[in-house]
Amino acid sequence: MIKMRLIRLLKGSGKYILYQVLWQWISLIMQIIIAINITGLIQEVFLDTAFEYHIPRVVIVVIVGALIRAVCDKLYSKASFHAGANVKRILRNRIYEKVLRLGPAYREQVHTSEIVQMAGEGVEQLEVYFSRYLSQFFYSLLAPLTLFIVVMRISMKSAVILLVAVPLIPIVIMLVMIVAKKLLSHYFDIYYGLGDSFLEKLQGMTTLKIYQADKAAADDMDRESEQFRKITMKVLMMQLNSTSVMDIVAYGGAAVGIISALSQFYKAEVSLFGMLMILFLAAEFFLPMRILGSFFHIGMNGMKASDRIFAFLDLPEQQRGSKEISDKEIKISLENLSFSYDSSKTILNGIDMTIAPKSFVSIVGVSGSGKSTIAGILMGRNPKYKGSLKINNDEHSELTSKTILSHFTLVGHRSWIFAGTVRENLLMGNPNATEKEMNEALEKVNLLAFINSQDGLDTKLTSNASNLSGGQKQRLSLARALLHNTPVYIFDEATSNVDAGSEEIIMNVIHELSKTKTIILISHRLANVVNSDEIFMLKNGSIVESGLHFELMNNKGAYEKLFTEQMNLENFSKRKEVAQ
Ligand SMILES: Nc1ncnc2c1ncn2[C@@H]1O[C@H](COP(=O)(O)OP(=O)(O)OP(=O)(O)O)[C@@H](O)[C@H]1O
Repeated sequence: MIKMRLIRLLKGSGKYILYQVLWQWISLIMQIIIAINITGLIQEVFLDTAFEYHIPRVVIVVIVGALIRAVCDKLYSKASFHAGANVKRILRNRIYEKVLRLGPAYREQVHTSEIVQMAGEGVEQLEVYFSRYLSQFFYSLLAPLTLFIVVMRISMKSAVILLVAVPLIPIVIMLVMIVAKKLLSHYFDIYYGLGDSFLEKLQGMTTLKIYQADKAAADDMDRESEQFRKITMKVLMMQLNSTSVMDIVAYGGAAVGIISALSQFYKAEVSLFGMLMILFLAAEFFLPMRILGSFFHIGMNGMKASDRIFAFLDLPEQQRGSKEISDKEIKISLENLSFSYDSSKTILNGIDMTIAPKSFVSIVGVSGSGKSTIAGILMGRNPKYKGSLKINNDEHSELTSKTILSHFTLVGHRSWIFAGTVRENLLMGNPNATEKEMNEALEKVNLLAFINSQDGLDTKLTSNASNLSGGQKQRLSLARALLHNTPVYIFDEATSNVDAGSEEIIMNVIHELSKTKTIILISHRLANVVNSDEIFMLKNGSIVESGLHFELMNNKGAYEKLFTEQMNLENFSKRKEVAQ
C-alpha cells in the first residue's frame, strides 16, 4: 500500500504529509471536544440539572471548534497541494533528463507517445497518491488510536469492539489490491497502446487519406477505443464494488459499536453521556479508513502508472567515456566494425574505412545496404557496435556524447524544423550566431531573397515548416547545419525528395564546405559522388569496392553497373522531356 521508491521522491516535501496529518488530527480533537460539550449538555437537560448556565460555554466551544476545524481544512488543502506539486515537478524533470541521457537512441527502447503520456497523464495520476492518499494512510492509523483512548475511558468493551473492527477495511483493501493489480496492469497496457496507435494514425493521416485507408484506420481506432471502454468499465466496476464492501464494513462496524453502547446503557454500565459520546464517535473510527479506501483506487492507479515511469527511468543507458575531442583535425577510422539492431540479423559486417581530415568521402549502395546505419553509429545513435571506431586516437565509445555532437553534424532528408521563426530555428544551430551570420548562411543556400520577401528572420514557420516547399525546408535545414560549424558533416540523402534546383544548390554548398570540413556523403544518386576523394560501395553491410570514381568505373564491378544504370535512366528521362 506504500511504495518506498515513490516515498523517496518526496525529498523535502515529506513535511507537507506531516502537516496534513497534523491538521486532520487537530480537527479530530476539536470534534471530540465539541462532542464532549454537546453530549454533556444533553445529559444535563435529561437529568434536569442547571444546564442553562452552561449553554453559552457550549455555544462558544462549538463556534470556536468549528472555526479551528475550518482553518485546519484550509491548511490541509494547502499542504496537500504542496505535497503533490513538488513530486510532479521532480518526476517530470527525471523523465526529461532520462530522455536526454538516452539520447537520440531513446526510440529504440520506448515509444514517443508513451513518454508523452507518462510525463503528462501518468505523472498526473500520482497527484492523489501524494496529495491525499499518503497522509490519509497515516491519519487513518492515528485517528482510531486517538478515539480508542477517548472511548476506553467511557467503555473499554465498546472501544475494543470499534478498534478491532477497523482493520477489516484494510483487509478488504488488500483483497481488492490482488484483483486490481492484474486488472490495472491490463488497463495500462491497453491505455498506452491506444495512445500509440492514435499518435501514429494522426501522424500518417495524409497517407491514410491518399490511400483511402482512413475508414479502415477509423474502424481500428473504434475497436481499440471500445476495448479501452470495456476495460475502463471493468476497473470502475471493481472500484464501485470494493467501495460498497468497504461501506458495509465501516457502517456495520459502527453499528456494532453503537449496539454495544446501547446495551451497556440499558444495563446501566455506561452513563447517558457515555452512550451519546460513543454514538457520536463510532462512525469516526471508520471514516478515515473509509476515505483511505476511496483514495486507494486513485492511489493504486498512480502506483501502477509509477511502475511504467520507474521502468522507463531504469532503462539501461549507453555507457560512454568522459574523453573530449581535443584536436581540430579529425581522423575517423573504422576497423572490422560490425553491427546488429537485434540478434536476428547482421546489418554491418567487418567494415574497414579510414576518413582523413577534410576529405570528401561518399558511401553508396542499394537501399538497405547499411549506409544510414554507419551515419547513426558515427553520431552515437547506434552505440552497440563491435570492432573499432576511432576518432583520432580515441575509441568513439570513450568520448562524451556532447563532444561528438559538437564535432559532427548530421543533415538527413527529414531534419525537423520547429514551429516558430526562421531566426529561432537557425539559432538552434548556433545560439550565438549574429544576424549577419544567419543571413550569410541563408544566402549560401539561396534562401535569403525568399526569406527577406517574407518577414526576414522573423518569418513564421509552422510545425516542421509545412508552410515551406520541400526544397526550401531542406535548404533551411542546411543553413542551420552550416551555423553549427563542426569539423565533420554527414549528409544522409540530404538531396532526396527535393527539386533539381534545390539539389544543385545543396550539392554546391556541400562541395564548397568540403574545402574546410570533412564531408561524408551518403547518396543514392551516384552523379553526386563522382568528385569524392574516396567512394565506398556497400552491399549487404560489407564494403565491396572502394576508390576514386574513375577507378571504380574501371573495375567494372557493382559501382560501375549501378552508375551506368542510373545514367541510362537519367538520359532516357532527358530525351523523353526533349521529345515532349
Ligand atoms: N531501427 C532499426 N531497427 C531494426 N532494423 C533496422 C533499423 N534501422 C534500419 N534497420 C535495418 O537495417 C538495414 C540497413 O538499414 P539502413 O537504413 O542503414 O540502410 P540504407 O543503406 O541507409 O538504406 P536506404 O538507402 O534505403 O536509406 C535494413 O535492412 C533495415 O531494415
